[in-house]
Amino acid sequence: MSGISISISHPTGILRGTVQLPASKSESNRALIIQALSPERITLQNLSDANDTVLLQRLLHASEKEINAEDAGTVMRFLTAYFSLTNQPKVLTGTERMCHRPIGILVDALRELGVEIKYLGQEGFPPLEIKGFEPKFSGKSNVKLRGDVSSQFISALLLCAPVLPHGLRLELAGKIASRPYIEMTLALMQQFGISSSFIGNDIEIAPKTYEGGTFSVEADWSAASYWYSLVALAKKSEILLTGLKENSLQGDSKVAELMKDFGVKTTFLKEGILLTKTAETAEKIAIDFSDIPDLAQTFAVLAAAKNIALEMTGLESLRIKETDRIAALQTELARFGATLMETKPGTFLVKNDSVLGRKIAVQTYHDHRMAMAFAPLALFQEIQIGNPEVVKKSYPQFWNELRKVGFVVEGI
Ligand SMILES: O=C(O)C1=C[C@@H](OP(=O)(O)O)[C@@H](O)[C@H](O)C1
Ligand SMILES: C=C(OP(=O)(O)O)C(=O)O
Repeated sequence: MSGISISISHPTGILRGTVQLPASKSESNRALIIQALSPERITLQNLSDANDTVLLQRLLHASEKEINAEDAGTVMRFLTAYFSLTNQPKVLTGTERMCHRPIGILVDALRELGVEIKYLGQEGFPPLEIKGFEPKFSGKSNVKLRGDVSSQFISALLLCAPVLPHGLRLELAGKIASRPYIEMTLALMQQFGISSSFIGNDIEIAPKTYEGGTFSVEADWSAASYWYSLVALAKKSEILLTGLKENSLQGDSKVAELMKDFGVKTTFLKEGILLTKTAETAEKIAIDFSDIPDLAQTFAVLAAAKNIALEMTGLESLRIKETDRIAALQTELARFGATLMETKPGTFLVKNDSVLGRKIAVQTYHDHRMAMAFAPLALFQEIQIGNPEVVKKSYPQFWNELRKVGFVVEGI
């Protein structure tokens, strides 16, 4: 394995304790854009310490022309729309991987609105140069764009829509991927006085300034998923995750319901949620991940470890995330004797044939979720994880929180 790696093990396999989650990076990054667009005072409480959020906060106010969004998808997409529609000439770039993550659908929509923007490398991908903005529409701006590639293009446009002279109407073509993230965007805009309508495939926003106010960011449900997996795989376990609410803006809160079949019970308390291991697990489960793509790795690894035949659909966007997550899962699950096989176009089956026993080294491919999804396997045996610092993208304290519940984490 190249780069540094850590070794993780757990002497007893019994987990008990209280765990601190990071705040939601998705909520934080939307709130930061709204704050930057509002003429009134907005106070944000419990912003995430994730690199994706720290980075956005810095870049929003950077005076330099060149903006480096690193590996953060929301930062790249939200800032492209923000700098464009507030008429700030900038060059936007990112990591090598970011320059292979598509952005053409957003750029086309911005051009239709009147933004002059050009590709500095390959057509359809960062780096980009924003030259200026002269609104094209004399009435309500109307843009049609594909909804099946990334919801981040849509959220990016929506967040800036109230500052357009006549508002915005988006017509989404095709299937809508990651829909709860669009709903989260609209719900957060509503908190600051912006109403919208989302009927069928059409979203409309009237022009209006964002109102001031205070917003407190909830803990991150995607990060919570790794704790569900840990609870499901431990010999005995009871874990309190603080800062999560039953009525969440985050679509990944669906994990609470989905994990029942994997043997985890969720009890909602005032301070958060209590996870307890139960004996009730299903043998065969089918999950459509179109609404919850960030949970796919958690469930793939968990199903393999629990020997549950999991049928996974709705994985299209996984190929354009921090890495090609389908390829990465296939390679790394194979080290544990498990497979992720495409049984018919778009349907993948996780199966486990042997598993566990040997000391195994997992590679992470610059993807925080690869590191965190495989970490629970350390409950069975010592495992090594390559480039453990990847977790800083969304959950910088992940390894320390594992230590708090008895994991031995060496090398970092
Ligand atoms: O808007 C957001 O905060 C996000 C949207 C999703 O991306 P896609 O819409 O590209 O699936 C998700 O995977 C990502 O982690 C965060
Ligand atoms: C896909 C992710 O993030 P982004 O697209 O914002 O880089 C993620 O956090 O899993």
